[in-house]
Amino acid sequence: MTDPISTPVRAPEDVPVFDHARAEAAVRELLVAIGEDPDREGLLETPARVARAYAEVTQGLRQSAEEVLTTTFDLGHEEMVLVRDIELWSMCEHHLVPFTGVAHVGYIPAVTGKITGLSKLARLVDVYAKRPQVQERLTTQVADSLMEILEARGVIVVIEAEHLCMTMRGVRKAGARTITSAVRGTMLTDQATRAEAMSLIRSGTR
Ligand SMILES: Nc1nc2c(ncn2[C@@H]2O[C@H](COP(=O)(O)OP(=O)(O)OP(=O)(O)O)[C@@H](O)[C@H]2O)c(=O)[nH]1
Ligand SMILES: [Zn+2]
Repeated sequence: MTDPISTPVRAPEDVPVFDHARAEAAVRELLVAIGEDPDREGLLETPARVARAYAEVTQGLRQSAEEVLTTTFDLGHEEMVLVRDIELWSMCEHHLVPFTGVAHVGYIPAVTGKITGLSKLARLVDVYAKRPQVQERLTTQVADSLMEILEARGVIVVIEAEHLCMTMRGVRKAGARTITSAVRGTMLTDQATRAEAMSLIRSGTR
């Protein structure tokens, strides 16, 4: 079975709709399950609020990488473009609690020099972050969509994140950071380019 989340091209009729009424009913049910009274004053608006919050933090499910990478320029720039420290907030698909950190996204444009706006790299991270995720899949989806849509010659994506499911509960190891990377194309085959990217990511230029 193909994973619908990793399929970048979707027809509009395939884009899931956020069902507010259903989400509200589910939150109300959860409040009952934990022994709360959903009809007490402080909780009356909570199902609607939580539904709105979930619509926001899962909005990537209703967006596609193609939508955000539509703005491209042919600048003839064929060298590496790298944006470091893109803040990200995602949701662990196992526990539905946040994981948060930064993404570093770099690519070597196509020989035509087709590049995208810098903000679009951050938007692309959000498309895949704002949905139930695992960090590994988030990392590969960002890398693969840049290879595919921008026809980049090489891509590197490194994500460093802290998972609240490991800090607020469970093993409770605050500060443990998970680092994942996805390296594609010439970033994989050209060791010097990859080393340059890694040193930019590690040290920064500030
Ligand atoms: N590989 C990977 N694992 C993740 C990610 N987010 C959460 N997990 C892990 O998913 C696992 C789920 O393990 P389970 O044993 O099914 O669930 P659990 O009993 O709640 O596990 P604990 O968290 O160890 O209490 C845990 O080890 C989590 O740390 C992620 O992005 N990638
Ligand atoms: Zn988790």
